[in-house]
Amino acid sequence: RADLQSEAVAFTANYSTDAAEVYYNSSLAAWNYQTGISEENLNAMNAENVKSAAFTKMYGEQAKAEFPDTSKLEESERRQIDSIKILGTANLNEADLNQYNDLTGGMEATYSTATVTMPDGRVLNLDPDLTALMATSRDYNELKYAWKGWYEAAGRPIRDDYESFVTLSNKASVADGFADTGEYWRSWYEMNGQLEATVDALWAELQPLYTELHAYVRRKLYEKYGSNYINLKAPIPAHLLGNMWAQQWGNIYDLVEPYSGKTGVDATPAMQSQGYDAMKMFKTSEEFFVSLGLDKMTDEFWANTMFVKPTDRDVVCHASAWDFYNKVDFRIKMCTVVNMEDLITIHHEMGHIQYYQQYKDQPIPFRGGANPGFHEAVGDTLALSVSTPKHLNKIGLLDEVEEDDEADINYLLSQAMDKIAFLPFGLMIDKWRWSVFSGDTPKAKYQEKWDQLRKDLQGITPPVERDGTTDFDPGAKYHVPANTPYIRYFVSFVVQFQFYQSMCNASGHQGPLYKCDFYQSKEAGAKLQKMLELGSSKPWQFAMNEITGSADMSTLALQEYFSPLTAWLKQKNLENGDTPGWTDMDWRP
Ligand SMILES: C[C@H](NC(=O)O)C(=O)O
Ligand SMILES: [Zn+2]
Repeated sequence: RADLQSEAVAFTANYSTDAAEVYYNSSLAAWNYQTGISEENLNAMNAENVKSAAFTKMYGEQAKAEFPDTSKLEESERRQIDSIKILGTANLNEADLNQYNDLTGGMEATYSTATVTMPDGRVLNLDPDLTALMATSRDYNELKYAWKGWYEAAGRPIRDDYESFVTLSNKASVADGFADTGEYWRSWYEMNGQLEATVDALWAELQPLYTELHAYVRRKLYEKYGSNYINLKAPIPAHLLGNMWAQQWGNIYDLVEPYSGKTGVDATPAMQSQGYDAMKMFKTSEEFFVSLGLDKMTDEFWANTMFVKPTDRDVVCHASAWDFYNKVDFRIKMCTVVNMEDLITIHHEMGHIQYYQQYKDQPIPFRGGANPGFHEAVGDTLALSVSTPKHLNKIGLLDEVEEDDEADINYLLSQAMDKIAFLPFGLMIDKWRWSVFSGDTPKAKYQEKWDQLRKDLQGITPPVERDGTTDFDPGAKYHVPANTPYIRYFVSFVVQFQFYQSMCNASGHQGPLYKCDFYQSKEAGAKLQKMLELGSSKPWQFAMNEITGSADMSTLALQEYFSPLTAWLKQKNLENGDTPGWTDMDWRP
């Protein structure tokens, strides 16, 4: 009926106009809190959140009253109105919403200000102190002390708050017609309840490669730390992988390097010797995007971004990218350190900014990723090209490139230490959280469920005994107190190889996939841009088809990328007499 359609067009146009201003104000208040943690800024943020909740509720209820049945509307208005009908925490009454905001703001502050006092009296924060210690220390006991200290300082204090948060979050999701918040979060993937089955199937295809990598790294750690601390048939102690959460293992590449004496794969020394600073790192990343024909950063970006950790106040250091919904104000918040890990992170965050810019003319409900995993994949896709020895050499961050199989294995292993190592971790955070939101995992089992997933999926075991009545290790991983969903990263780590493969093909790349550098390829840029500008205006399967020619998530590109390494790892583990996997489940270091 044309009149209903024209009403819907007017309604959604008004929504986008009004929402832009409301979202700008609430984003700015959240930015002010995260870049200046204080009671005053928390209250200001919560006050703005109450206003945006009132706005969301007003439009949501109007949408439900005026468009009870959207099935007859054209796709754009149908999708927008279906989205406007979801109120989220705006379903909560003022008392519950204030409690919810205090809980989430408080948990984020606890995480961002937690410190560990070392035996020598040093008081270490997470960023940059403990991050650097976990990356560079090779002292078993120093690592264990820092690991134990962090999990106690960041996780334990929020165990009770998290339970209260879950109750309120579920209350809001149930009001929207979902079983719980986990079901709400999974609905963003528009897979008719099949998201978990789909990621489980993707993991089943990749688990063999992970298990081979795990066995090879375990052998190298055995050679380093000895049989008192490493059991070749058991899970690996969690504090030895170069990362506070053992989520990515690139920082211990030096312990596992297959062939020494080859050109390095780490640009950090060159960056430091060439006097790189945060600004130079950001400009290097922007230049790559522009070389593809994509947008440069706006003036507001350079004026408002937080590049480094301030010295005069507490901030949320975990890197993030922000859209202020006015088509020009986009920002990154990051406590940048001059090293290759942060250069890659800058590409990751700038990928978010590029996506914001490419869909800035979409109506507000469509200013999001085709699915949240797509948003996480943009920057990483470009970083796959930037990381190649060929590219690093081209921009002067690697002295020479050796074209031989051994150097290639070194490179692929260093990539696997970040990309393959991550997969079970990317899966398990929301496996844990979905089970908490559904009620399958009550507070008494928070820690037990976490430890079981860490052991079964990652083959990782805590270095010290856990106490299920006080420990709350999930709370010591940013995305849990910050309430940021996580399956998006698992999805990203699969689809980024599909995007990379498509852009490499578009750039005319010949030869092994992992050698592809599509730097300056306008064809590759155009391929990506056609997907980015859609935002969430179409189901992600449509966007996937735009960029890859097929509508499905697939591990084939990732498996092709790593295929030389897969064979090498199998051969190496055979030579070492190591059986991939971990059967001594009850072993403890
Ligand atoms: C992989 C994920 N990235 C991010 O938060 O941007 C993390 O750091 O845990
Ligand atoms: Zn991200």
